[in-house]
Amino acid sequence: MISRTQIMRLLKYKNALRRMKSFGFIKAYSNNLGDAIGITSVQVRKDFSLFNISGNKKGGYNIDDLLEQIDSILGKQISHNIILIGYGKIGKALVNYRGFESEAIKIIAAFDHNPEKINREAPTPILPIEELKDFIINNKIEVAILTVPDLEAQRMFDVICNAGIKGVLNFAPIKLLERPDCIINDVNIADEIESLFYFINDVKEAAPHKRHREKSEKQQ
Ligand SMILES: NC(=O)c1ccc[n+]([C@@H]2O[C@H](COP(=O)([O-])OP(=O)(O)OC[C@H]3O[C@@H](n4cnc5c(N)ncnc54)[C@H](O)[C@@H]3O)[C@@H](O)[C@H]2O)c1
Repeated sequence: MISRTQIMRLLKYKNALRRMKSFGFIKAYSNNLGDAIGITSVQVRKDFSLFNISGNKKGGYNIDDLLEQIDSILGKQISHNIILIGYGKIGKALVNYRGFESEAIKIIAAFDHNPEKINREAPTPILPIEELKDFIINNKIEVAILTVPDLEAQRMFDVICNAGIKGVLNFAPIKLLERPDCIINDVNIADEIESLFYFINDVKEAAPHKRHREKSEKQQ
């Protein structure tokens, strides 16, 4: 059974490989891939073997080949249609973001309870919330982004899960009550920023020791 952590690592490899490619690299090695995402080369090779990712360990892996193999594992050859609930500031930014398309992710409709926001003619139609349940069922939608205010989030979460949604990317700053039929991924930009400050301080504190260690290693 593949764990969520392993899948998350595949996504990290993919991002690192894309960065390497954009710098003009053609091949990647398990050690530089490991360095890029902060794990050991042994772990990289273990993951690749777990996912049956082939390549020449010694001569390096061809980046295009690796990306193709990772994409096929992540099922990216099929397009993922998703929906968004709450067409406010964040919702609008996500709906209008074109970058998802290269990931074969498509927000095919957004829903809002404010009649003034409804626009059936928009490239991504903004539909009334009353149509949400039938839309999920008729289009067999499995993943939704929730960008409603916190007070509405739990109610809307239950509505969409009852209609068949299996995974939710939740932007609302509340802990949704978990249920066995749906995976929740919380996005919290403030937490991410906090953690950056934490790690920056960690690096600052570690730096003098590191410098000291490097100096004594040179002297040996
Ligand atoms: N995760 C983060 O880091 C982060 C950052 C900023 C905001 N947020 C959260 O994201 C959410 C959206 O923020 P925003 O700034 O876009 O808010 P917003 O007020 O601009 O938009 C909310 C939208 O949801 C709609 N809405 C409200 N109740 C609804 C319902 N029951 N069904 C359908 N639509 C409904 C409103 O009409 C509005 O269009 C909030 O919960 C906010 O706290 C999260």
